[in-house]
Formats: sequence, structure tokens, C-alpha cells
Amino acid sequence: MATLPPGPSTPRLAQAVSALMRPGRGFRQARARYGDAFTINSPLFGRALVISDAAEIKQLFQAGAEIADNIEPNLGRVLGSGSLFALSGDEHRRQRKLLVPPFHGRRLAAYEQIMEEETLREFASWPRNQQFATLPSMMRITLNIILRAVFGAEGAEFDRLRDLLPAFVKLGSLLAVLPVPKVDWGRWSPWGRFRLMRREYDEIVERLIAKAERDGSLDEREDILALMLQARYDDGTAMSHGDIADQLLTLLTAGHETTATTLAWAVERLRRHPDVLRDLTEETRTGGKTLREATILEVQRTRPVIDMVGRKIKADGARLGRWTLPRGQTVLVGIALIHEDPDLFPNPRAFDPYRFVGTKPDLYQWIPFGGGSRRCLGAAFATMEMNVVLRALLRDFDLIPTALPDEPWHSRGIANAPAKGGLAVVRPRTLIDDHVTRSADAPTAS
Ligand code: HEM
Repeated sequence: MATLPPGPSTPRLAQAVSALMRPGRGFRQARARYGDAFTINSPLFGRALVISDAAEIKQLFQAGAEIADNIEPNLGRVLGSGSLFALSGDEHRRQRKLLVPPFHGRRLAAYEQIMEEETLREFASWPRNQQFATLPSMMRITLNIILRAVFGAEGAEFDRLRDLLPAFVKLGSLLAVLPVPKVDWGRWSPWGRFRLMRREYDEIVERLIAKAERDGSLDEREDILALMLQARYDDGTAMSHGDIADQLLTLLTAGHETTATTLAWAVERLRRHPDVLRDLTEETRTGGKTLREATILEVQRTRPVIDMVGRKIKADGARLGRWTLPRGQTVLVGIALIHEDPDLFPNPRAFDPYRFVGTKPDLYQWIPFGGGSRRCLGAAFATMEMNVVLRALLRDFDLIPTALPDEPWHSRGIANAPAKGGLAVVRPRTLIDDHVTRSADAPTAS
């Protein structure tokens, strides 16, 4: 048996409850006590090695699927056996190859219009001069964006999915971090309710697929469902309807809450950093984006909404940095831990977007999207989405700074959100503001 580093000796359940109640804290305390690698014991992962050393993380992310691959947590059971989250090795590679094209280049640019429209639609309902939590609003924006990107035109099925998915994702996200019970408690149990929702989701998707297959202009559509129906594996075969349903659900769930919680954190951080907010507002209103892009990077560094990713060791005696690991060993990468490494990010607890101005982060050190061959498929999509939403916010509203204490972390199951939902107070910008800004910017006559 491999010698793993020491770690907290509290019982499994206590470690899991603490991780849910106070996300991030347990890992930080363990790192302070045991160093950058330690062992935890959790009901979901068993005895797992947690690493946060940059070189070891890089090695793990770069290891081939025959050395380190999918951790296979409950996500597969929640999202379906065809979901990318459930697949390993060649099958993962095969499916991922088909899913990459909609998330890059020209295809990606086609979604910007949807992002702007959905943002403005939601912003129209924002209360003015009155405190409100932005998270529910960000959730509606990101849900509507991903629904439209995935299914294209709106309609009855679309409306039903808009109602069904928030509850479905919320329950699924919680079930994904709980062990599956050995006994089936029937339809009223959380898993039972989840199965009923899944059945309804499958029926809706089947109807949408049938409609799309009758659509004479399928090849002109930009939505992901249409692209998947036309995609072919290397051997020329098409995706099965079951696999399409699983992948679409994967995109709908993975792409919705994570982006919304990051946006709520952006609001929370910016209101507490008025200097950054002022520069950012000015930049946006004069058409720039450099500081906004850096701000998104810094929000994700300081408030990574997913605080760990995992891999399962697939080879006997695999070497990972200082460790020789047995087949089956779970390794977790502490995302928040490496983001707080002072050797990589000086003064790491400070919120300082300027650190990313004029430089791109190292993608093995700045890892809110994970890394390697399983890195988040929607990273570019999410980044563009956050950029569009923040651009509209800063352009159309004055976000009022606050002296309130920082919002603590709150675990929603998979994603960690600001506990008060990213409270905001906004004042709409008026034509008078625009006029004043323009006059102030204009060169003064001597
Ligand atoms: C700020 C927003 C987001 C964050 C923080 C995030 C984070 C992550 C993380 C940490 C992983 C696991 C990576 C690993 O194991 O190395 C992941 C995987 C994934 N994400 Fe995201 N994600 C975000 C948005 C999105 C969006 C918008 C989509 C789709 C539209 C998406 C789709 C996926 C998919 C399909 C995977 C599985 C990739 C695979 O197994 O090959 N994510 N994401």
C-alpha cells in the first residue's frame, strides 16, 4: 500500500458535512497543518490524496488517460451514462471530439447576440436603487443563454425546460455530492423525484429531436442540438438519441450554475473594490475590455466556484511527484489552494485584477476550469458570456460600492456561491450621465 501524506483524522461524515457547510475551509486548514499535500477521507471519494503543488498538478493534468482519468463520481449517474462526465479513455475522447466544434471560433461568436439579448431582457427587471441578490437573476440569464444555444428556436418544449431545469439542476447538483443510497426509497425520495424529472426531460428532448429531424433546413441551424444530429464519429456513424440527450443535459447543467455563481461573485468583489470598479466602468464606457478580461480572471482565481477536480489513478505504481500511487487511488486537485500559492500569485488573498493585465495566466496554475484533456469544454463560452454580462452591467448601470463585509462561501452542492447571492444596488445610467461623461472626456478649450 502506498504511503500517503497525513491529513485530518475526523470521521468521513464529519469531513463531508464540514466541506458542505464551510466550503474551502477544511482544505485550507489541512494545508496549513499538513503542507501542500494531505489525505482526506470522504464518503464520496474515500481516502483521497489532495495536491496543490504546481508541478504535481501539471504532471497529473498532462498524464495520459491510461495513467490518470475520470474520477467517476455521481455526476455520471445524475447526467446519464453517455455524459462526458461519466466517460473515460477512448470513449471520452470520441465523444469530446464531436462536442468541441460548437464551442470554438465562428460558432462561438454566433452566440454573442443571444448572450446580449438575454442579459438585457433580464436587466430590464432589475430593481433600481434598492438592494437585491443578483444570483437568481444571473441564473436566469445563463439558463436562457444555454437553452437557446443548445436548442435554438423557442417554443412549448423550450418553455417547459425553462421551468423544469432549475429544480432538476439544483437537485442533481446536490445528489452529485451525496453517496447513492443502497435502498430505493421510491418516487418521493430525492433520487425518485430526480428520476421522474429525468423521464420528463428525456421525453421533451425526444420531441425536439423528432422536430429537428423533420426540419428541412437543419444544416443552416447554429444550435448545438442541430450540430450534434449532423455530427459523425470517425467511422461515419451518428450519435444515438440517448447520447445526445445525456450530452445536452451535461451542457445545460455544467454551463448554467457555474457561470451564474461566478458572475454573482464578480458583483460581490467589485462592490468591495471601488477603485477597480471605477477604472473598469470607465474602460467599458470608452469601449475597452483589457481590464474587464483581467477582472474575470481574477474573480475566478480568488473565488473559484468549483474548488476541486479529481482523477482516478489507472496504472499500478504510478509516479506523481513525491508519490507512488496504486491503481484506483483518487487524487483531488485543490483549485483554491493553488490559486492562493504566494509563489505563483504574490499577495494571493488580495483581489487585484491588474496582476492579469498584459499577461495571460499559466493554464496549469490558474485552473478554475480544471486542466488537461478533461478541461472544461465550455471555458471559452463561459468567458465570453461573463464578458458580455459584465460589459452590459457596467455600461447600463452604476453599480454602487458597499462597505458591507465580504460575503462568505456557500455550497450549493457542486458550485460555491456568495452566501447572500451577490447583493447589489444599481442605478440606471441616464442620457444625462452619458452627456456628462462625454463632456468630461472632451478636451478642454484653452
Ligand atoms: C465559469 C463557468 C464554468 C466553470 C468554473 C467550469 C468549471 C469546470 C470544471 C472545473 C470542469 C472539470 C474539469 C476537469 O476535470 O479538469 C468542467 C468540465 C466541463 N464543463 Fe465547465 N465550467 C464552466 C462553464 C461551462 C460551460 C458554459 C459549459 C458548456 C456550455 C461547460 C461544460 C463543461 C463540460 C462539458 C465539462 C466536461 C469536460 C470533459 O469531461 O471532457 N462548463 N467545467
